[in-house]
Amino acid sequence: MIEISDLYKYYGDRKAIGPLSFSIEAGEIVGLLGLNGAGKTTTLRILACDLLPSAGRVLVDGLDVVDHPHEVRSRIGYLPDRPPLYDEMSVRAFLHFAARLRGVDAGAADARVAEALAVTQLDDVAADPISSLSHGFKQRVGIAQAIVHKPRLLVLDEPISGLDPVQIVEMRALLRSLRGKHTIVLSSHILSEISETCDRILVIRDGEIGAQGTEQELSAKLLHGVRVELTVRGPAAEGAGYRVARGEAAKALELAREVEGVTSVEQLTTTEPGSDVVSFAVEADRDVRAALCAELVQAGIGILEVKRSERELESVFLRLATRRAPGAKDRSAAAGRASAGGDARKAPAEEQAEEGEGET
Ligand SMILES: Nc1ncnc2c1ncn2[C@@H]1O[C@H](COP(=O)(O)OP(=O)(O)OP(=O)(O)O)[C@@H](O)[C@H]1O
Repeated sequence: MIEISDLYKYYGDRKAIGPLSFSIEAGEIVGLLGLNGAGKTTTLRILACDLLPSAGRVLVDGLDVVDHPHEVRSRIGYLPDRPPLYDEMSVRAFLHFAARLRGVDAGAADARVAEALAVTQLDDVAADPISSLSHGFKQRVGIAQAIVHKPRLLVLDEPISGLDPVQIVEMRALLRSLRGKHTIVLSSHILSEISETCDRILVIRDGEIGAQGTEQELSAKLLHGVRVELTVRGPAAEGAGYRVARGEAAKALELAREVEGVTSVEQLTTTEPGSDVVSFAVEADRDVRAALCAELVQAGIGILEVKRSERELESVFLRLATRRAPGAKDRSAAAGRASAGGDARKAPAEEQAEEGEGET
């Protein structure tokens, strides 16, 4: 669906991305993960034909974004990092406008708008002016305008950014509901957010792909193992109520130590009230969650929570996003200019004009 090879983008003298190469299969949900300034927005803007590349090739459905921008745009729904919403318009009128702009026939527009409103659960605010909506609802309008023409590919720049915890959960559910209908590329700078929604993560660092894979693959590669935190409750005793005797907590830890692949077990201080609840962290050379749970359940120990450690996720991301690969190429402007071709020599003013050219 997407083929990017040796892509470079320069802003004046400054290299923003390159050399960048990756491909995405139809139906995949792929996350671009990187720190601020890593090059996510630039990559997505080029994919969405909102910005021209300086060098390299980007194919969407076999079509080159430079040679066939109109055909590519008709296949893409794009949520920019700051969606251009018209505040004074109602949600419905704006979506109608967006549908017509993307080539939907007048006769089909109403049905498409109704569908987009339903998918994004905006029916209740369809008649409201966009200016009256919360940030979370505005993001949903941003998604609705991106899907209104039923594009095969969705390009979403930080769809979760700035949302509160409830809105994050709702946005994740919305993104998951789009699975199967579109191929999706989205960006984020938070690993735990992106790993919830995406099949595959591309880590972008200084405009290049630093690593790629699932969250598990990335953490296994970088941390040489996994860290899991478990909270358990001991087996019910006869009579009124139950308590896990000290011996039961020790038993849970002992059982965990015996699971194949486990390298260490450490008891944590639990925030749950009651002496029958015990939390512990397990380190292992592989993903032992299923085996661990089976062992504990068999011993009558109730599992209250199992999670990959947040610390682990943060640590994976920091390593991925900030570590330079050994022998990485010189990324100085001069070295980049030499390899990126003619466009890289453009002055910033020309670059600015070029950017405008791509805007829809
Ligand atoms: N219009 C521009 N003119 C000049 N430099 C730019 C422009 N847009 C981006 N850059 C630079 O290009 C690099 C990549 O920026 P980009 O916005 O693509 O990164 P990002 O990963 O999306 O970051 P963020 O998460 O902060 O949006 C950064 O160094 C940025 O300063």
